[in-house]
Amino acid sequence: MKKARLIYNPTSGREEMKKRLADILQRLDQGGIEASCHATTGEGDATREAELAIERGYDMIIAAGGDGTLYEVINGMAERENRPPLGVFPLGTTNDFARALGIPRQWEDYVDLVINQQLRPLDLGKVNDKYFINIAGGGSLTELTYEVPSRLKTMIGQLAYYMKGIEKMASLSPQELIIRAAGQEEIHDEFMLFLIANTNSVGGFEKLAPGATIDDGLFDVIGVRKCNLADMIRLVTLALRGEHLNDKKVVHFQTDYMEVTSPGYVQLNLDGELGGTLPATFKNLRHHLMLYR
Ligand SMILES: Nc1ncnc2c1ncn2[C@@H]1O[C@H](COP(=O)(O)OP(=O)(O)OP(=O)(O)O)[C@@H](O)[C@H]1O
Repeated sequence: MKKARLIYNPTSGREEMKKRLADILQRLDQGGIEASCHATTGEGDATREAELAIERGYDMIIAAGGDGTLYEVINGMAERENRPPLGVFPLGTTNDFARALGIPRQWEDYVDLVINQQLRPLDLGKVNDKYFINIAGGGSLTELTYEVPSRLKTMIGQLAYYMKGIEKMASLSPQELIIRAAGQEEIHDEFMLFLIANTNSVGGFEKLAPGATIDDGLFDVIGVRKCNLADMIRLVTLALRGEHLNDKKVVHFQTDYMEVTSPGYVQLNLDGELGGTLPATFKNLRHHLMLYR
Protein backbone atom coordinates (compact mmCIF):
# COMPACT_ATOMS: atom_id res chain seq x y z
CA MET A 1 0.00 0.00 0.00
CA LYS A 2 1.32 3.47 -0.87
CA LYS A 3 1.43 6.08 1.83
CA ALA A 4 0.28 9.64 1.23
CA ARG A 5 0.58 12.71 3.45
CA LEU A 6 -2.41 14.97 2.95
CA ILE A 7 -1.65 18.52 4.09
CA TYR A 8 -4.83 20.57 4.10
CA ASN A 9 -5.83 24.06 5.09
CA PRO A 10 -9.14 23.85 6.97
CA THR A 11 -9.80 27.56 6.34
CA SER A 12 -9.33 27.56 2.55
CA GLY A 13 -12.01 28.67 0.15
CA ARG A 14 -15.45 27.99 1.57
CA GLU A 15 -14.02 25.57 4.12
CA GLU A 16 -15.03 22.62 1.95
CA MET A 17 -12.40 20.22 3.22
CA LYS A 18 -14.32 19.68 6.46
CA LYS A 19 -17.20 18.18 4.47
CA ARG A 20 -15.14 16.22 2.01
CA LEU A 21 -12.21 14.79 3.92
CA ALA A 22 -13.71 11.47 4.98
CA ASP A 23 -14.86 10.70 1.43
CA ILE A 24 -11.46 11.53 -0.06
CA LEU A 25 -9.68 9.30 2.45
CA GLN A 26 -12.05 6.43 1.80
CA ARG A 27 -11.68 6.62 -1.97
CA LEU A 28 -7.88 6.80 -1.72
CA ASP A 29 -7.92 3.82 0.59
CA GLN A 30 -10.04 1.79 -1.81
CA GLY A 31 -7.49 2.60 -4.49
CA GLY A 32 -4.58 1.30 -2.41
CA ILE A 33 -3.37 4.60 -0.93
CA GLU A 34 -3.25 5.01 2.81
CA ALA A 35 -3.35 8.70 3.62
CA SER A 36 -2.62 10.41 6.88
CA CYS A 37 -3.71 14.00 7.34
CA HIS A 38 -2.37 17.19 8.73
CA ALA A 39 -4.61 20.24 9.14
CA THR A 40 -2.50 23.38 8.91
CA THR A 41 -2.62 25.77 11.83
CA GLY A 42 -1.17 28.97 10.42
CA GLU A 43 1.64 30.56 8.48
CA GLY A 44 4.59 28.31 7.61
CA ASP A 45 2.96 25.17 8.95
CA ALA A 46 2.42 23.57 5.54
CA THR A 47 6.11 24.14 4.70
CA ARG A 48 7.25 22.39 7.89
CA GLU A 49 4.83 19.53 7.33
CA ALA A 50 6.00 19.00 3.76
CA GLU A 51 9.62 18.85 4.96
CA LEU A 52 8.66 16.38 7.65
CA ALA A 53 6.70 14.23 5.20
CA ILE A 54 9.81 13.89 3.01
CA GLU A 55 11.93 12.98 6.05
CA ARG A 56 9.39 10.33 7.00
CA GLY A 57 9.52 8.83 3.52
CA TYR A 58 5.93 9.25 2.33
CA ASP A 59 5.31 8.09 -1.24
CA MET A 60 3.43 11.25 -2.13
CA ILE A 61 2.42 14.61 -0.71
CA ILE A 62 -1.04 15.97 -1.40
CA ALA A 63 -1.68 19.66 -0.80
CA ALA A 64 -5.30 20.65 -0.27
CA GLY A 65 -6.06 24.33 -0.01
CA GLY A 66 -5.70 27.53 -1.93
CA ASP A 67 -2.71 28.92 -3.75
CA GLY A 68 -1.16 29.93 -0.41
CA THR A 69 -1.12 26.37 0.93
CA LEU A 70 0.33 25.06 -2.30
CA TYR A 71 3.03 27.72 -2.18
CA GLU A 72 3.99 26.69 1.34
CA VAL A 73 4.06 23.00 0.44
CA ILE A 74 6.33 23.42 -2.59
CA ASN A 75 8.65 25.58 -0.50
CA GLY A 76 8.99 22.67 1.91
CA MET A 77 9.72 20.25 -0.93
CA ALA A 78 11.82 22.12 -3.46
CA GLU A 79 15.22 21.99 -1.73
CA ARG A 80 15.03 18.29 -0.85
CA GLU A 81 16.81 15.57 -2.77
CA ASN A 82 14.16 12.86 -2.62
CA ARG A 83 11.08 14.76 -3.64
CA PRO A 84 8.01 12.54 -3.82
CA PRO A 85 5.28 13.33 -6.36
CA LEU A 86 2.83 16.08 -5.50
CA GLY A 87 -0.95 16.05 -5.68
CA VAL A 88 -3.17 19.13 -5.45
CA PHE A 89 -6.77 19.47 -4.30
CA PRO A 90 -7.84 22.99 -5.15
CA LEU A 91 -9.98 24.56 -2.44
CA GLY A 92 -9.05 28.20 -2.74
CA THR A 93 -10.80 31.28 -4.01
CA THR A 94 -9.24 31.65 -7.44
CA ASN A 95 -7.40 28.31 -7.78
CA ASP A 96 -5.15 29.75 -10.42
CA PHE A 97 -2.83 26.87 -10.49
CA ALA A 98 -5.44 24.13 -10.64
CA ARG A 99 -7.13 25.89 -13.52
CA ALA A 100 -3.88 26.37 -15.43
CA LEU A 101 -3.08 22.69 -15.14
CA GLY A 102 -6.51 21.45 -15.95
CA ILE A 103 -6.79 19.64 -12.61
CA PRO A 104 -10.28 18.09 -12.63
CA ARG A 105 -12.94 20.08 -10.81
CA GLN A 106 -14.52 16.96 -9.37
CA TRP A 107 -12.54 15.60 -6.44
CA GLU A 108 -13.52 12.02 -7.36
CA ASP A 109 -11.87 12.38 -10.76
CA TYR A 110 -8.72 13.73 -9.18
CA VAL A 111 -8.50 10.92 -6.63
CA ASP A 112 -8.79 8.40 -9.46
CA LEU A 113 -6.00 10.14 -11.32
CA VAL A 114 -3.77 9.85 -8.23
CA ILE A 115 -4.70 6.20 -7.77
CA ASN A 116 -3.76 5.56 -11.41
CA GLN A 117 -0.38 7.28 -10.86
CA GLN A 118 -0.94 9.73 -13.70
CA LEU A 119 2.17 11.89 -13.29
CA ARG A 120 3.62 14.72 -15.36
CA PRO A 121 6.60 17.02 -14.83
CA LEU A 122 6.23 20.52 -13.49
CA ASP A 123 8.59 23.52 -13.64
CA LEU A 124 9.19 25.55 -10.50
CA GLY A 125 10.29 29.16 -10.30
CA LYS A 126 13.10 30.04 -7.92
CA VAL A 127 13.42 33.62 -6.68
CA ASN A 128 16.46 34.24 -4.53
CA ASP A 129 15.92 31.46 -1.94
CA LYS A 130 12.15 30.95 -2.38
CA TYR A 131 10.07 28.97 -4.85
CA PHE A 132 6.85 29.64 -6.69
CA ILE A 133 4.63 27.54 -8.83
CA ASN A 134 2.29 29.97 -10.53
CA ILE A 135 3.40 33.57 -10.56
CA ALA A 136 5.86 36.05 -9.13
CA GLY A 137 5.25 39.74 -9.33
CA GLY A 138 6.27 43.15 -8.11
CA GLY A 139 4.66 46.56 -8.01
CA SER A 140 1.97 47.90 -5.76
CA LEU A 141 -0.98 46.25 -7.54
CA THR A 142 0.38 42.81 -6.71
CA GLU A 143 0.03 43.63 -2.99
CA LEU A 144 -3.70 43.20 -3.18
CA THR A 145 -3.44 39.43 -2.81
CA TYR A 146 -2.41 39.74 0.82
CA GLU A 147 -4.58 42.70 1.60
CA VAL A 148 -7.82 40.83 1.03
CA PRO A 149 -8.98 39.47 4.39
CA SER A 150 -9.44 35.71 4.56
CA ARG A 151 -12.99 36.06 5.96
CA LEU A 152 -14.01 38.21 3.02
CA LYS A 153 -12.66 35.60 0.60
CA THR A 154 -14.62 32.88 2.39
CA MET A 155 -17.78 34.92 2.01
CA ILE A 156 -17.60 36.38 -1.46
CA GLY A 157 -14.75 34.53 -3.18
CA GLN A 158 -13.02 36.09 -6.14
CA LEU A 159 -15.11 39.23 -6.05
CA ALA A 160 -13.09 40.23 -3.00
CA TYR A 161 -9.97 40.55 -5.16
CA TYR A 162 -11.70 42.62 -7.82
CA MET A 163 -13.11 45.00 -5.24
CA LYS A 164 -9.69 45.50 -3.69
CA GLY A 165 -8.09 45.81 -7.14
CA ILE A 166 -10.34 48.68 -8.15
CA GLU A 167 -9.70 50.39 -4.85
CA LYS A 168 -5.94 50.04 -5.27
CA MET A 169 -5.65 51.02 -8.90
CA ALA A 170 -6.35 54.66 -8.15
CA SER A 171 -3.32 54.86 -5.85
CA LEU A 172 -0.79 53.06 -8.08
CA SER A 173 2.63 54.58 -8.49
CA PRO A 174 5.31 53.57 -11.00
CA GLN A 175 8.64 52.07 -9.93
CA GLU A 176 11.98 52.24 -11.71
CA LEU A 177 13.25 48.79 -12.73
CA ILE A 178 16.31 47.41 -14.44
CA ILE A 179 15.55 44.05 -16.04
CA ARG A 180 18.30 41.78 -17.37
CA ALA A 181 17.01 38.58 -18.89
CA ALA A 182 18.64 35.76 -20.81
CA GLY A 183 18.11 36.39 -24.51
CA GLN A 184 16.86 39.98 -24.05
CA GLU A 185 18.33 43.45 -24.18
CA GLU A 186 18.51 45.20 -20.83
CA ILE A 187 15.35 47.17 -20.00
CA HIS A 188 15.55 50.25 -17.79
CA ASP A 189 12.19 51.98 -17.36
CA GLU A 190 9.40 52.86 -14.97
CA PHE A 191 6.82 50.12 -14.47
CA MET A 192 3.41 49.95 -12.80
CA LEU A 193 3.90 46.24 -12.23
CA PHE A 194 5.76 43.24 -13.55
CA LEU A 195 4.73 39.59 -13.54
CA ILE A 196 6.71 36.41 -14.10
CA ALA A 197 4.25 33.69 -14.99
CA ASN A 198 4.90 29.96 -14.97
CA THR A 199 1.29 29.11 -15.88
CA ASN A 200 -1.25 30.83 -18.09
CA SER A 201 -3.92 31.47 -15.46
CA VAL A 202 -3.08 34.23 -13.08
CA GLY A 203 -5.17 36.08 -10.52
CA GLY A 204 -8.37 34.81 -12.08
CA PHE A 205 -7.32 36.16 -15.50
CA GLU A 206 -7.29 33.06 -17.63
CA LYS A 207 -5.63 34.69 -20.62
CA LEU A 208 -2.98 36.78 -18.91
CA ALA A 209 -0.03 34.77 -20.22
CA PRO A 210 -1.52 32.65 -23.01
CA GLY A 211 1.85 31.19 -24.02
CA ALA A 212 2.91 30.05 -20.56
CA THR A 213 2.99 26.31 -20.00
CA ILE A 214 4.01 24.55 -16.86
CA ASP A 215 6.63 22.22 -18.29
CA ASP A 216 8.48 24.17 -21.01
CA GLY A 217 11.28 25.48 -18.79
CA LEU A 218 10.31 29.09 -19.51
CA PHE A 219 8.61 32.01 -17.78
CA ASP A 220 6.36 34.50 -19.51
CA VAL A 221 7.41 37.96 -18.33
CA ILE A 222 4.83 40.74 -18.54
CA GLY A 223 5.61 44.32 -17.54
CA VAL A 224 3.25 47.29 -17.61
CA ARG A 225 5.12 50.52 -18.28
CA LYS A 226 4.28 53.75 -16.51
CA CYS A 227 0.76 54.80 -17.44
CA ASN A 228 -2.30 56.60 -16.09
CA LEU A 229 -5.45 55.19 -14.53
CA ALA A 230 -7.35 55.26 -17.85
CA ASP A 231 -4.56 53.19 -19.45
CA MET A 232 -4.65 50.71 -16.55
CA ILE A 233 -8.38 50.24 -16.87
CA ARG A 234 -8.02 49.78 -20.63
CA LEU A 235 -5.28 47.19 -20.09
CA VAL A 236 -7.33 45.25 -17.54
CA THR A 237 -10.19 45.14 -20.06
CA LEU A 238 -7.82 43.94 -22.78
CA ALA A 239 -6.27 41.37 -20.41
CA LEU A 240 -9.67 39.82 -19.73
CA ARG A 241 -9.81 38.99 -23.45
CA GLY A 242 -6.12 38.07 -23.73
CA GLU A 243 -5.45 41.02 -26.06
CA HIS A 244 -3.02 43.03 -23.92
CA LEU A 245 0.36 41.62 -24.97
CA ASN A 246 0.83 43.77 -28.07
CA ASP A 247 -0.13 47.01 -26.35
CA LYS A 248 2.55 49.70 -26.41
CA LYS A 249 2.48 49.96 -22.60
CA VAL A 250 3.19 46.23 -22.22
CA VAL A 251 6.57 44.48 -22.30
CA HIS A 252 6.32 40.74 -22.95
CA PHE A 253 8.94 38.04 -23.51
CA GLN A 254 9.86 34.51 -22.48
CA THR A 255 13.00 33.56 -20.60
CA ASP A 256 14.38 31.01 -18.16
CA TYR A 257 16.58 33.43 -16.21
CA MET A 258 16.18 37.04 -15.18
CA GLU A 259 17.62 39.59 -12.77
CA VAL A 260 15.56 42.55 -11.64
CA THR A 261 16.89 45.46 -9.61
CA SER A 262 15.47 48.81 -8.59
CA PRO A 263 16.84 51.92 -6.90
CA GLY A 264 13.57 51.97 -4.94
CA TYR A 265 11.92 49.61 -2.46
CA VAL A 266 9.96 46.98 -4.39
CA GLN A 267 8.23 44.09 -2.64
CA LEU A 268 7.83 40.76 -4.36
CA ASN A 269 4.69 38.68 -4.41
CA LEU A 270 5.11 34.94 -4.93
CA ASP A 271 1.92 32.99 -5.61
CA GLY A 272 0.00 35.59 -3.64
CA GLU A 273 2.35 35.59 -0.64
CA LEU A 274 4.97 38.12 0.41
CA GLY A 275 8.27 37.00 -1.10
CA GLY A 276 10.95 39.49 -0.05
CA THR A 277 12.14 42.52 -2.00
CA LEU A 278 14.23 43.41 -5.03
CA PRO A 279 16.95 42.84 -6.11
CA ALA A 280 15.99 39.34 -7.24
CA THR A 281 17.14 36.57 -9.52
CA PHE A 282 14.44 34.44 -11.17
CA LYS A 283 15.32 30.97 -12.39
CA ASN A 284 13.06 28.46 -14.06
CA LEU A 285 13.79 24.99 -12.64
CA ARG A 286 12.60 22.75 -15.42
CA HIS A 287 10.72 19.61 -14.36
CA HIS A 288 11.69 20.09 -10.72
CA LEU A 289 8.61 18.27 -9.38
CA MET A 290 6.35 15.50 -10.61
CA LEU A 291 2.68 16.34 -10.33
CA TYR A 292 -0.44 14.19 -10.46
CA ARG A 293 -2.49 15.65 -13.29
N1 LIG B 1 -5.78 26.84 10.56
C1 LIG B 1 -5.52 28.00 9.98
N2 LIG B 1 -6.13 29.14 10.40
C2 LIG B 1 -5.90 30.33 9.82
N3 LIG B 1 -5.05 30.50 8.77
C3 LIG B 1 -4.41 29.41 8.30
C4 LIG B 1 -4.62 28.11 8.86
N4 LIG B 1 -3.85 27.23 8.18
C5 LIG B 1 -3.20 27.95 7.23
N5 LIG B 1 -3.53 29.25 7.29
C6 LIG B 1 -3.06 30.33 6.43
O1 LIG B 1 -3.81 30.29 5.22
C7 LIG B 1 -3.06 30.89 4.18
C8 LIG B 1 -3.22 30.13 2.90
O2 LIG B 1 -4.58 30.04 2.57
P1 LIG B 1 -5.06 29.36 1.22
O3 LIG B 1 -4.38 28.07 1.04
O4 LIG B 1 -6.55 29.37 1.20
O5 LIG B 1 -4.45 30.31 0.17
P2 LIG B 1 -4.95 31.66 -0.47
O6 LIG B 1 -3.73 32.27 -1.06
O7 LIG B 1 -5.77 32.39 0.51
O8 LIG B 1 -5.81 31.01 -1.63
P3 LIG B 1 -6.81 31.57 -2.63
O9 LIG B 1 -6.42 32.97 -2.92
O10 LIG B 1 -6.66 30.61 -3.76
O11 LIG B 1 -8.07 31.42 -1.85
C9 LIG B 1 -1.62 30.90 4.63
O12 LIG B 1 -1.24 32.26 4.80
C10 LIG B 1 -1.64 30.19 5.98
O13 LIG B 1 -0.77 30.83 6.88
